[in-house]
Amino acid sequence: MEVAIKPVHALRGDVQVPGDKSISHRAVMLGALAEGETVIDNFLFGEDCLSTIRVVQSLGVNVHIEKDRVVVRGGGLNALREPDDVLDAGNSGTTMRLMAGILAGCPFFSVLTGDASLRRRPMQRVMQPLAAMGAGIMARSGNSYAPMAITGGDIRAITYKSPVASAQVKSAVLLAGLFADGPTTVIEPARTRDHTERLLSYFGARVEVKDKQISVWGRPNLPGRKVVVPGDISSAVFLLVAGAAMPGSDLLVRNVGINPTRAGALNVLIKMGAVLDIANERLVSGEPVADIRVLGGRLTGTQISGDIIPYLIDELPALAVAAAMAEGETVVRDAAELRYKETDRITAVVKLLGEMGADITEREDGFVIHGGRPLQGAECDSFGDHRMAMAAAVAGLKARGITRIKEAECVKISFPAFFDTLNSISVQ
Ligand SMILES: O=C(O)C1=C[C@@H](OP(=O)(O)O)[C@@H](O)[C@H](O)C1
Ligand SMILES: C=C(OP(=O)(O)O)C(=O)O
Repeated sequence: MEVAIKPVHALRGDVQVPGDKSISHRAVMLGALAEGETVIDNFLFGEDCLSTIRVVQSLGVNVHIEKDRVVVRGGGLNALREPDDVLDAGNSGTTMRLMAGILAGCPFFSVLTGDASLRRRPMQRVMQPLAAMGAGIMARSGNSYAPMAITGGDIRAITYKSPVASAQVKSAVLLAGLFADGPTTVIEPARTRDHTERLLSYFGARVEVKDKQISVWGRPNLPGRKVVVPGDISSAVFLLVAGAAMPGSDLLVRNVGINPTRAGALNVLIKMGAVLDIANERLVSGEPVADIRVLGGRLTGTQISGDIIPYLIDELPALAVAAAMAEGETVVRDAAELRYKETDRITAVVKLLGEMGADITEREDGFVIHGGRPLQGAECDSFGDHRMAMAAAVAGLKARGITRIKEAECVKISFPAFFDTLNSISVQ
């Protein structure tokens, strides 16, 4: 599907974004490992989280959708059963890597695969620690890429010093650790999103966090719980960038998760001069949530590098668009991980904004943008990547002429109503 974006003057309104993708995945997975009923409200009905539901169902867990909520009836850690077919994680790295951790703890054979994009993403990073814990785990192309075959069970607790700042790696090891005796510890090179730790505690597991060192104790009793998922900041950021860069905008995005390990983009936007008001802060199912109002204005360039990168990794395509609309230079460094997402997001961002007339240069671990050049509408490739499609749309709102986005249906991965939401707040 091709979508055409026309320039708009401003964005105004009062909206909500769908539930957080990272937390929706984890709520289903922990619900499956808990005993009894877990009810998940504000679940993200995006393709990635639906993949997680299907995988968990294939393992014999009762999961169903009741109106707008998901109900999981778990039978505890030992209740998962050998699937009679290959498990399909679709486009979702989180599904594949976190489920690999769970399957490493289960005494049966399973195979995880995914779409062409996911089959190009590195799996060694989870296979190595899971093998060290005792799982039999093999994959295509010298243990690099899915399909990945796992024979689990008999897992031992380890202390794992992760070479990569990845919440998916950390989570895979911690989830496998649930099946071991004693504490399993992950030491991260830089802190990453902590939803797994928070949700494990919320379900009643013993978790200890000391700076970059996270431990979980195995064989917990986890009773089913009610989980209310906050709105996804990674979806909200596209609206916030567009609002911040367009004078005259006044947009309220309600119920957004502002967990500090996810909210790096808010800090960066504020540093760029965005007028953001973060109000009504509260804790929902162990996660901080707020309503965010943005007023349109002028942005200036900034530096984005170092330990903040994992706190905004998925927001970098949106922030690149903000940088193209800002005055002055923006430098993004230490973000080579972007190359291992649904597509190589460094090359993709440089191509997208370059074709729209921005002054952008590719670097090994990021890019440099000299902002302020007028953007022109173009024929844009989404590369089948939901975040690239939404970045193109936001750039198109402030470009001259029409922006056409190819394969724009991929927004259904994380924000199925993205284009409708954008239409509802656009002031022509
Ligand atoms: O744990 C998670 O839910 C995620 C972790 C990040 O990936 P990495 O762990 O590969 O950095 C992020 O990019 C992805 O969208 C979701
Ligand atoms: C990288 C992403 O997700 P995943 O790794 O789960 O495919 C994303 O949503 O931007």
